[in-house]
Amino acid sequence: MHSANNDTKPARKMKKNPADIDDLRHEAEALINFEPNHLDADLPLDLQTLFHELNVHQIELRMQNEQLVEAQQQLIASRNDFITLFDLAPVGFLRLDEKGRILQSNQTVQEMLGKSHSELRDKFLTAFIHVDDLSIFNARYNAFYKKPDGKHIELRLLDRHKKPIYIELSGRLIKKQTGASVDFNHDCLLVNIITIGERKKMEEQLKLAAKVFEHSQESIMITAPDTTILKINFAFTAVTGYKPAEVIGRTPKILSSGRQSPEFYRDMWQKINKEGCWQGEIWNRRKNGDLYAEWLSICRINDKFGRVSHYIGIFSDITLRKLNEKQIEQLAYFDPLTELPNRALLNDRLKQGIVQAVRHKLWLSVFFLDLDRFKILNDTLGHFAGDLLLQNVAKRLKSCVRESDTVARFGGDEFVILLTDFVDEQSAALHSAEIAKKILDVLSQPFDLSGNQFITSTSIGFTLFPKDGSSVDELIKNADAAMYHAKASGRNNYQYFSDNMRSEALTRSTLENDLHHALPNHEFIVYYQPLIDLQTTPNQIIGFEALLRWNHPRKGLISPDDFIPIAEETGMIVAIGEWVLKSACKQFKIWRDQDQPQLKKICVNLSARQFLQNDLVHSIRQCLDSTGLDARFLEIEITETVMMQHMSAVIRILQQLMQMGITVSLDDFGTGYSSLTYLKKFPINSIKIDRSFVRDILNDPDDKVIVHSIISIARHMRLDIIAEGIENNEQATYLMQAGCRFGQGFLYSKPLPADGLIDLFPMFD
Ligand SMILES: Nc1nc2c(ncn2[C@@H]2O[C@H](COP(=O)(O)O[C@H]3[C@@H](O)[C@H](n4cnc5c(=O)[nH]c(N)nc54)O[C@@H]3COP(=O)(O)O)[C@@H](O)[C@H]2O)c(=O)[nH]1
Repeated sequence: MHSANNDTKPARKMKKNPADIDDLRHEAEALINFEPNHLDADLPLDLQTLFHELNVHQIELRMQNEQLVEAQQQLIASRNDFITLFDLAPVGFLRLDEKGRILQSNQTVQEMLGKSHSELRDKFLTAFIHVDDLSIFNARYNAFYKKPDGKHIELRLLDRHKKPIYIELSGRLIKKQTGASVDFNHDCLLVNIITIGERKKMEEQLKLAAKVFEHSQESIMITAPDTTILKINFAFTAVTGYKPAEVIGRTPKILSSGRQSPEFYRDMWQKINKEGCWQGEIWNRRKNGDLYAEWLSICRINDKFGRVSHYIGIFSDITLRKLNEKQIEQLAYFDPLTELPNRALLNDRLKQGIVQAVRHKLWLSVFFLDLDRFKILNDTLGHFAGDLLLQNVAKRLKSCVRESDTVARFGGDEFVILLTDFVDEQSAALHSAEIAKKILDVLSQPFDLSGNQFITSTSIGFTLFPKDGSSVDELIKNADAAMYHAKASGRNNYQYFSDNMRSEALTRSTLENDLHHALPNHEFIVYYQPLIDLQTTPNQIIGFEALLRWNHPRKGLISPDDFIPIAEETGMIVAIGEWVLKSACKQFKIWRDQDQPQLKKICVNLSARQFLQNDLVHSIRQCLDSTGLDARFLEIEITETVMMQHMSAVIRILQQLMQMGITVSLDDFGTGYSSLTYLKKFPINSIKIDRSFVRDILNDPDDKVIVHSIISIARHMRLDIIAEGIENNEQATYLMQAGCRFGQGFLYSKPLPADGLIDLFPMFD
C-alpha cells in the first residue's frame, strides 16, 4: 500500500528500456513508491487496488512514451548521418529511373553540375551530357541499367558554364522494397560518378608521349639500368636497320663499330653517372654493316629513391652532315682541280708553321714554283690538257716531299711548298736545294696527257724562315722574287732568295710607291722615235712610235723596261696607257696640222693588262674624238706575248679597232712563242722585226735567215714590215734590199721629246 504522504517521498528515475512487459511492470511498480500517494486509505480495498493499477499503468505509458521519443530521436540522428554521408561522399551519387531520369542526387553531383537538388530532380541525365557523348550514353544506358555490374561508361558532363567534366559512371540496380518510402517503391539505378579529369589528362599526356616517342625524327632507345634495351622507336629502326625484336633484351653494344676506344666509353659513362647526361659524336655500325656517324645524348633517369631506373639514348644520323661539312671544308680550303690546299689553307699552315718554328727554334723553307710556258700548253692543247698537266704536276710535287710538308696551289700554274722542322739554317738550305733539284728532275719527265706526250719544266725560288722573312707575306714575296730570278736566268732552275734580291725587292717596292704619284705629279713624258720609209730617197719620216719616259724627281729619266712591268702588275698601266695614247694622238694631230702630209701613223704600245679593261675600245674611241685625230693614223702595237695571253679577248678587241680604221702591228716578232698558225688568226696590218735580229744581221747567218723568212711571210700575208733597231747604214741597206720597206733606229734618231723632233723634219723631207 502507498502511504498518503507520498508527496514527501524522493522521486525515482525511470530505468531505461525495460526489457519486456514484465520488466516494464516491475519497473513501474518500483517507481510508484516514489510517486505522491493520492490513495485514500479509507477507500475499499478493491478500489484501492484499482487505483493502484491505474497508477502503475499510467507510469508504464509514460515510460513507453519516453522510450518512443528516444527511439525517434535516434532514428532522426541516424537519418541525418546517412544524408550527410550520402551528400558529402567524395563520389557523386544519382538515382536514375529506367529512362535515365534523375530521382535523387547528392550534394557532390549538385556541386559538380552547379545545380540544386530540385533543379536536377526529374530531369533526364542526358540534359547534362556533352552533345558529342550523347550517342555513347544512349547506346549503352539500357544495357547498363539492366545489368550494371562491373560496367562503366566514360563521358563528359557539362557544368553550369557548359565546361566539360570528364566522368566515369558505374552503377547498381536497386530493386523496389516493400514498405519502402515512395522513392524506393520501384526499381531504380544507383549511379556512382567519379571525375576522371586528372586521369584523362595523364592518359592524354601518356598518349602524346607515346606518339612523340614513336614518331620522333630522333632515334630513341630506352634501356634498363644494366643497359639492356627495353624499347626503341621507328627512327631507331630506320637508322640502324634493327627491328624491336632484334634489339630488345640486347645491349647497345650491338651497334658498336669499334671506332671508339675503351677509354672513350669509360669517360662517357663516368660523365653520365656523375652529371646525369652525356652528349657527343659517335661512329656506330648499321645492321647492314655500314658505318654511320650519330650525334648521341644519353641521360640517366632516376626513381624516387635516387636509384637509376632507366637510361635514355637519343641520337640522330649525322653522316650526311659530316660528309657535307667535309665537302664544304674541301671547297673552302682545297683547290678543286688538284685537291691541294688552296691559298687560304696555305696561309693558315704557314702561320702555324711560323708559330711552331719560333716555339721550337726550328727553320722553315718556302718554295715558290711556276711552270714554264704553261700558257702555251693551255692555248695550244686546250684547257683540258692544261688541267690534266696541273693535276699530274700536283701529284709529282707531293711525291717529292714528306707527308707533313704542304704542297699548295697558289693560283694558275703557281705552287707553293712549305717544308718544316729543319734544325738549323744549314740543313734547311741543304735540304731545300736537294728537294728543288728533285722537283726539277721529276717535273722534267714527260707527262702523258690523254695520249699526248708533253714536256715542261719549272722555275723555283725558295726562302728560309727566320732568316729571310718573318711573316707569311714576306716569305711568299721573297720566294716569288727568287722564282723570278730563276725564270730570268733561263728557266728550269732554282734560286735561293739572296740579299741582292732583297735590295732589288726594296728598290722595286720604293719604285712602285713612287709610281703611284707619277701621273698626278706630271712626271711622265712621251718620247717619239721616227718611223722611216727605207725605200724613199732621202728617207722619209712616215710616222713615230710613242715611247714613254718617267722623269723621276730624284732618279731622273727611268726606262719603261724598269717601271712598265710594275705598272702592269699593279694595274696602273690602264690609267698611264690612256694618258700616253691621248698625249700621242694630240701631238700627232698637231704635227699633221702643221702641214706634214707624209706623216701617216703614230704607233702606241698597248700592254696585256690594258686588254683586260672592259672599255678599251670605248676609251680609244673617246681619245680619238677628243683629240680629233683620224683613226687611220693611229697604229696599235702589241707583242706576241700579249696576243698569246688573252687570245680570244685580244682578237675581239683588235677586230673592233680595225673596224674603226685603226691599224695594228705585231711588235718584237720572232722573240715570243706564237706559231705561224696563230699569225694567220690575228687581225694585224704589219710586223716589226725585233732589233735582236737586226743587230747582227750582217754577220749572223741565222739572223739573216730569220729576217728573210719574216719578210717572206709578211709579203705572203700582205703585211707591212718594219725593222727595229737599225743603227747603221749597212743594216739599213741590207734590210731594204731584203725587201723591208720601213725601219726605225738610232741611225735615224733616238726616241726624243716632241719639241726635239721638229728640227728633224726637214732632214727627211
Ligand atoms: N705598254 C707600253 N710599253 C711601252 C711604252 N713605252 C715604251 N714601252 C715599251 O718599253 C720597252 C722599252 O722601250 P724603250 O726603252 O723606249 O726602248 C725603245 C727604243 O728606245 C729602243 N730602240 C729603238 N731603236 C733602237 C736602236 O737602234 N738600238 C737600240 N739598242 N734600241 C733601240 O727600242 C724600244 C722600242 O721597242 P718596241 O716597243 O719593241 O718598238 C719597249 O718594249 C717598249 O715597247 C708605253 O707607253 N706603253
